[in-house]
Amino acid sequence: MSESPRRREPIPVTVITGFLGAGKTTLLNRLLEAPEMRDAAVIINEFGEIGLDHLFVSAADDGIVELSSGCLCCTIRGDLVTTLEGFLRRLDNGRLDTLSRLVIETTGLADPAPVLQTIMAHPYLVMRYRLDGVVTLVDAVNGSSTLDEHPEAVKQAAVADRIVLTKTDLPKGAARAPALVARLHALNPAAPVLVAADGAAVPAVLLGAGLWNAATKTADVREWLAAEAYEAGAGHDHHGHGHGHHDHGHEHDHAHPAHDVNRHDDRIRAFSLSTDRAVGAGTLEMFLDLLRSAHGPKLLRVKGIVKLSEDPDRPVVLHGVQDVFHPPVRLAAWPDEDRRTRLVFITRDLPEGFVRRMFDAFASTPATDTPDAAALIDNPLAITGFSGRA
Ligand SMILES: Nc1nc2c(ncn2[C@@H]2O[C@H](COP(=O)(O)OP(=O)(O)OP(=O)(O)O)[C@@H](O)[C@H]2O)c(=O)[nH]1
Repeated sequence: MSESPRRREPIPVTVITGFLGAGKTTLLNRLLEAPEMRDAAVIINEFGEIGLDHLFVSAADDGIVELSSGCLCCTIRGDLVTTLEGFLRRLDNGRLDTLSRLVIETTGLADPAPVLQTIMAHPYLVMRYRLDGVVTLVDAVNGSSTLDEHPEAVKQAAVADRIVLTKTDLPKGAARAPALVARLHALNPAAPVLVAADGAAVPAVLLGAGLWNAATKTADVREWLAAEAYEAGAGHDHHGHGHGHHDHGHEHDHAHPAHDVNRHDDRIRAFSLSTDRAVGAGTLEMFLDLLRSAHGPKLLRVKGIVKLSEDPDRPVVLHGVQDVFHPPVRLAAWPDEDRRTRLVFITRDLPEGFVRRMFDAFASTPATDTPDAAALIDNPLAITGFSGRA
């Protein structure tokens, strides 16, 4: 089935990540058998010693690309762009009939952010590909100690759209799973935790995590944003603001009695902000610019739907990974009756209160001790805690 070379739908991209040995290749092998993966391509940044040869065989002829040197996230990032462009070229010149989907498996140590940014920040790739979701695998046997020891693993779990828990079929995994699930939920309240051994990690759930529902061709904002999950939080909602995870200290010990304070986890915050008020497009841009330029690396993931005062009936969808934001997408209408601006943040080393104060100032929500938006713009250093470029 070949597509028309014009008016192609953007190709959904799923990024599979997870710590070393978490089960990425095993899952990928299973996924490749699914009908949803027909005409899909897989990019693996390195071939492990374990038998990937049959992957080669079971996938479409030239669907698998090995990026051979080092880590996809850093050393060969240029190659990822080249590979993604190469697929488009082959599609456009008819050497490749169809590319229904792309799955990128990162190495265990990789930070998924640069992979997401490669697509979001590229003026052409962002038109032809769309990020569908980040799937993070966590091994139930070693997951907890991996999270304790490796901040990258915490980050992988925090930015996931879906978390897959592997190795619960092993006795140790089964025993450790409940505490681990609680911890993952605290880190990332919006991502469903799917237990691989239960057969829950199926393509229908793993793929299709993005904003666009391919079947209905509409924006599935509610599910994508999952703002309610942040509002419900992980049981730490003391201020009624929707905290996924905040205060240091005692509460954590209940969930993770076997651990010391989970320092890496404590650096992560997941929270949502919302307002009924419309904001001006310029104000929104300034808010994001300010946040991004001063704190970009701390914004692990930002998603949102925003009511603009210029055109309140057509909301804008935002999606950012660190300092890189997808070009805002304007929806033709609000997807449902909830017409509030809603933003969800997953941050590292950036307190919720700071973002909230800044947001409130820009949204002109009355708040004590907060300069108004004009004052912030005139003098960004006026914001308490702001550590911008001098
Ligand atoms: N018992 C059990 N073993 C699993 C499961 N998932 C993966 N494994 C095993 O764990 C080992 C590592 O799995 P891989 O799929 O290679 O993990 P990976 O994340 O691709 O590993 P790296 O490429 O090294 O990062 C293999 O021996 C798998 O057979 C699971 O759910 N249960």
